Amino acid sequence: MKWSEATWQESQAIYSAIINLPFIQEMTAGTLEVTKFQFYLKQDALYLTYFGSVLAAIAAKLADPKHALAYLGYAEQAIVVERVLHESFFKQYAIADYGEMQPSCHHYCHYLRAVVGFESVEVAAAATLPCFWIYGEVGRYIKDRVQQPNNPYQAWVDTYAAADFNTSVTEAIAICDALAENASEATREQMTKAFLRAAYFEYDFWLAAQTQVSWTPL
Ligand SMILES: Cc1ncc(CN)c(N)n1
Repeated sequence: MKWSEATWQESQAIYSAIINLPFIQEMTAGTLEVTKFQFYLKQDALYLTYFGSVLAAIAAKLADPKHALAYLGYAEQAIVVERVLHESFFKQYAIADYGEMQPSCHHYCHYLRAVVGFESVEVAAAATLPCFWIYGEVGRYIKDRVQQPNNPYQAWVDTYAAADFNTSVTEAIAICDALAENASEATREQMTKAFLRAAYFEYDFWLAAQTQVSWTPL
């Protein structure tokens, strides 16, 4: 079995917890409160900047130039393409600024930075894979279930259910499998741990938006 298949199986409890979050269910129904989506968007715009720089740092460390080019493309996609979408949502939802990075986003971004700074490139690539794979799956999950013709979140859903996003997902999975194939058993285990940790952070990111978890003023 490929590393990605075994790891995806291990992540199923986290994936179903994500799908069952009220945030995802209400987005699917089109009933998600706007304030929760606004909180999510602001945090996500901040996240994407960090995510883009982590992807560029991975590209710099990858030995195979084809893999490096792919990660440079994902970095561009995160910073340019996704942020353009966010900025159009910012207008639609009357968001003036990004605001402060709140605990869940902070934890996730700094975890990714620590992994890319201090772990092997294989582990760093595995840590960024849930950002692709889970979003692709969630996008498809919601798209298949949207019933309301004018779901206010349709543009968001369309981004992550889109064919080009899914091409990146498939390609990133294949690169991680190629890295895993040439890695030691110990590195493969670290890759799996990193994937599962980042998958948990994906869960926590939506949970935090749902409950709008912010720094406690002291
Ligand atoms: C938190 C998060 N994770 C992943 C993605 C998809 N790149 C995103 N926009 N935001």
